[in-house]
Amino acid sequence: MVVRVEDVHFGYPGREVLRGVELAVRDGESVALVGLNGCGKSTLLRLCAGLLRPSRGRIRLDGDDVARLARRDAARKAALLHQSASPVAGMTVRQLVCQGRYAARGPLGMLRGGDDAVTARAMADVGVTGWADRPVAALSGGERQRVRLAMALAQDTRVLLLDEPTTYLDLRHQLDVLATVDRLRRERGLTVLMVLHDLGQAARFAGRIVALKGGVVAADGPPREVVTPQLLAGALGVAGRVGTDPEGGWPVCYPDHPVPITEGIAE
Ligand SMILES: Nc1ncnc2c1ncn2[C@@H]1O[C@H](COP(=O)(O)OP(=O)(O)OP(=O)(O)O)[C@@H](O)[C@H]1O
Repeated sequence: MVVRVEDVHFGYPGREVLRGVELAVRDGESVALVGLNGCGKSTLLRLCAGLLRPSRGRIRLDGDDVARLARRDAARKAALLHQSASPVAGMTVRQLVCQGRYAARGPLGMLRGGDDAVTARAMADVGVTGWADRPVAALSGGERQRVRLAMALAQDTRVLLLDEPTTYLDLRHQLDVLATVDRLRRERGLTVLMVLHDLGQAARFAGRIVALKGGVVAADGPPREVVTPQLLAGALGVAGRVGTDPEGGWPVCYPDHPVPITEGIAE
């Protein structure tokens, strides 16, 4: 297992969020994390990246307890694409993507010989090479999102933790980014844990879907088994139908209307 989440509990002051999450992501796997706003998906990714520490339980990255790793060592194992990031005044695209090399730098923070090549490859991976000298502040929201993905890829880690990687992207670029991540996973043996709100895209691009609800994992399995009207209603609060893509074979969702959230997925 590359990522192993063992009985993880976590809360912010006055707000318990995770209450015993169990999750194991195998080497080379792609897992989509789904659930309602505020159910703790981003919190779980931040815990996996070592930016937060569980109040109980443990998260292992490659066998190491991430809470015991120095920030830089954790960043060498897993790259996190945050949901939002503060604007970076005055930086060009190349300079921002190069920030992804931070963890790989030497003790004095000096860039090494291969850093330029890794940065260039990451920009090429998401098709932003042509913007290398543009100021990040002058990019649109969707353009900036792709640059931030390049920055995460520039960390050159085996594990990618992607928090809503398709935010701000038009449909064409949503598909492009998800297909690119999947291609890189296969070609480079990456392990991907990503938060997605579109269950249809999760069903198509992830090998496994994990639904969080009430602070625990409420469903976990291959899309064809997990994506059901019961999951839509129970974990996402939406009544709808589920069909099958006639060519791809993956589940397709037809959400209809919001419904009150029930206690158990199967209810
Ligand atoms: N820094 C913080 N301080 C206090 N509460 C927080 C903080 N960050 C998140 N929360 C709360 O913790 C809960 C879980 O937040 P989290 O961002 O993990 O949810 P999420 O499932 O990723 O939601 P979304 O789908 O809206 O992105 C939410 O109720 C949120 O308001």
